[in-house]
Amino acid sequence: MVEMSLEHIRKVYPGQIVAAVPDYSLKIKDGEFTVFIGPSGSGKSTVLRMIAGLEDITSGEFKMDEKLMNNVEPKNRDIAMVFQNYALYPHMTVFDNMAFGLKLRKEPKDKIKAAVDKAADLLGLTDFLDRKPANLSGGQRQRVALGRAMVRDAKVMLLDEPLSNLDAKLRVEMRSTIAKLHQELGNNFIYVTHDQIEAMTMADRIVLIDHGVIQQDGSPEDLYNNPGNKFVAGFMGSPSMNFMNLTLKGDTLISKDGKVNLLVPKGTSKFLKEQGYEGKEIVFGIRPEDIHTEPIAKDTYPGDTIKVRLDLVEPLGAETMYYFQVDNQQFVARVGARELSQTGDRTELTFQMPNAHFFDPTTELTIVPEGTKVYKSPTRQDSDVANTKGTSLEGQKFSAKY
Ligand SMILES: Nc1ncnc2c1ncn2[C@@H]1O[C@H](COP(=O)(O)OP(=O)(O)OP(=O)(O)O)[C@@H](O)[C@H]1O
Repeated sequence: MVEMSLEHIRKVYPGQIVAAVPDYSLKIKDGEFTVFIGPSGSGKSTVLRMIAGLEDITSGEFKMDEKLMNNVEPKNRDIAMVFQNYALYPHMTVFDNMAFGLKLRKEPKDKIKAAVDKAADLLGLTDFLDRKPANLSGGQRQRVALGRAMVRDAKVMLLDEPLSNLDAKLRVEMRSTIAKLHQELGNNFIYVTHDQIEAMTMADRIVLIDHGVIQQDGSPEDLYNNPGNKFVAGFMGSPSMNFMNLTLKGDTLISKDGKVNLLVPKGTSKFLKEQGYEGKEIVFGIRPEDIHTEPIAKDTYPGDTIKVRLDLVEPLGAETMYYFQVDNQQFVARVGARELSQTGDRTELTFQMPNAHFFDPTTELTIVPEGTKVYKSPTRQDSDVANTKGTSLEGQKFSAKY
């Protein structure tokens, strides 16, 4: 069990000018299941590999229980790591693969056997201990890799996209195996993925990274329901949140061509006006599940309807996706499985306005009541350049004053 802290961690790869990770600070509590998520190239693996000791830290401090770890050898960090490609020894049996680290440490034979048997039991590998990796399925191989990390009994388990080589069904299975493993072991798990379903289902805490900068850090529900900026809102959720630019006039949001007129709930329009958005453009966001085919009773929700032509109707079994254009933006609605509309049909859809999100068009920050913690959404231009003196940490993550 260990508390971990990353303080102003910075990584510039040799020969590079732009920092892959400009300035990263994070505290990880004992026993937490933390997921690093972000688009490809956002720096997730770089941070993980610095924690593991597989990459040098250019500057900043990485501590475990207050002990500075920057220059501690990977093997002495009490950290186990599971990779995407399993990295098993092909000539060794499952037992020997799992036992390898303990044998290197010259642990007694009975202790090794007990540790491997326990891991095999937990991971459903007991019947496969004599097999070689080539004779296992992908899911079984990844279980062996997990078992090998587990027997080390390390304080921290790092997992770098461990499920990305598996098919969809196995991924679902392995998600619960990993969650169970975490519950059983109770140590810190840091899990890197670009799959937000993995993040939502397994994490105690999600750290969403873009361009090496933390965009938001919180519980899965928090990131989904209270995104701090447009990037987070668009990243979390599949299909993504729908966005369009509208102008606030009184209690309505109106598109440039006047075809979209959405009634904003009274409380919302009041606070948007208080923030100075009357007559100004706002980025309006609505999740696909907040667009309905049935009118919402106006006395229950002040919903609002728009007329659309369905460009595509995609029945997915348990639900149906409607794709359509609003104000030249592609929108998608997630509706019931048995909706009868077809591609090309004209229909009326209702936006559940109390669930809408609003963003400033310039800063892309969520427009929220004063005092709410929000995050800036930096672009590549904002991100740091290695030879620029001083870093611009202030402003990467701050409480906006509205
Ligand atoms: N060895 C390296 N040398 C130079 N640049 C690197 C090196 N490794 C990674 N980078 C760069 O650092 C940035 C972050 O990469 P990183 O692999 O950490 O991203 P990631 O979020 O894990 O991406 P992915 O999901 O695709 O694995 C990228 O711009 C990448 O090109």
